[in-house]
Amino acid sequence: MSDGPRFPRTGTGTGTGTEELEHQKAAITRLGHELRALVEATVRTDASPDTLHRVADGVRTVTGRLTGRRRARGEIPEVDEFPAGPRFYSPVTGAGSPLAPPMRVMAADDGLIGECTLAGTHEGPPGYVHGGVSAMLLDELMGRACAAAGTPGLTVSLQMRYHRPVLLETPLRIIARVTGTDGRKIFVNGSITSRTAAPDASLVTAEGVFVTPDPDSTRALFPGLQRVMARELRG
Ligand SMILES: CCCCCCCCCCCCCCCC(=O)SCCNC(=O)CCNC(=O)[C@H](O)C(C)(C)COP(=O)(O)OP(=O)(O)OC[C@H]1O[C@@H](n2cnc3c(N)ncnc32)[C@H](O)[C@@H]1OP(=O)(O)O
Repeated sequence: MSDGPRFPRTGTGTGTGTEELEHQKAAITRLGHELRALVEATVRTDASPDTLHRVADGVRTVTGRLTGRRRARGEIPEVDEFPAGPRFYSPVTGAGSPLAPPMRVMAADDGLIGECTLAGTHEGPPGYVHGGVSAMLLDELMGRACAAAGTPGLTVSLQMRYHRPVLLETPLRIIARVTGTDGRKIFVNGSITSRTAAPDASLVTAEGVFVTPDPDSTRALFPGLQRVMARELRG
């Protein structure tokens, strides 16, 4: 195993009351769901220019209702469990993100499994998933697999192989597994398969190297982490 630093699971503390936090999570999840429906409807609609203008006016009004206090860059939301657990605004897994499929993440015997179904929002070639989106799913799950193994790290190399196009509107399974470590380096494999058609045939595979930043770099890169740790200790 790595001789690099190891990190505890975070985010279970209660700077805000637990019940309040649960209400917040439910509201974030609900808004994320509605926004994803809006984005999907937007990229699939053939509505008239008049309708599109009216909708744009409505969206602008609604956006105005969310522009109060903003989180600062790097500030970790209280609802998050960083680095190993759910992050509500992740563009891959975030229940609150309009960009996220969102991918559900589950523990497996030797790594993590992700599941999601992609649609028009994530289209590349007509009818198929954008290659960059496949890379994003794998990068996220492979990064989460590092953290789940107790060795969180940042991607320094991600080698993608696209064997077959990934169909939209098809349930997908994403797998990530740590295969070894060397000092602060973590080696990870990943794949995407269809859960319904030929589930044993990999559509996309990836090999990644992740690196755990040393403690000084970690402090410099993630100042918000200190506050999360302090929150944990208080909780
Ligand atoms: C609590 C802590 C937080 C940690 C984090 C948690 C994040 C949990 C989020 C989860 C969700 C996931 C999300 C998806 C994952 C992203 O998307 S991460 C974002 C994309 N990646 C980045 O932005 C990383 C940018 N790179 C960097 O900042 C720096 O390279 C790093 C990662 C801080 C490492 O810098 P460094 O400590 O100076 O590393 P350095 O000494 O140069 O290299 C260390 C070792 O790695 C090797 N190496 C470096 N680059 C490469 C390469 N490209 N190929 C092969 N080997 C390489 C070096 O050769 C060296 O090996 P040894 O000589 O030790 O054998």
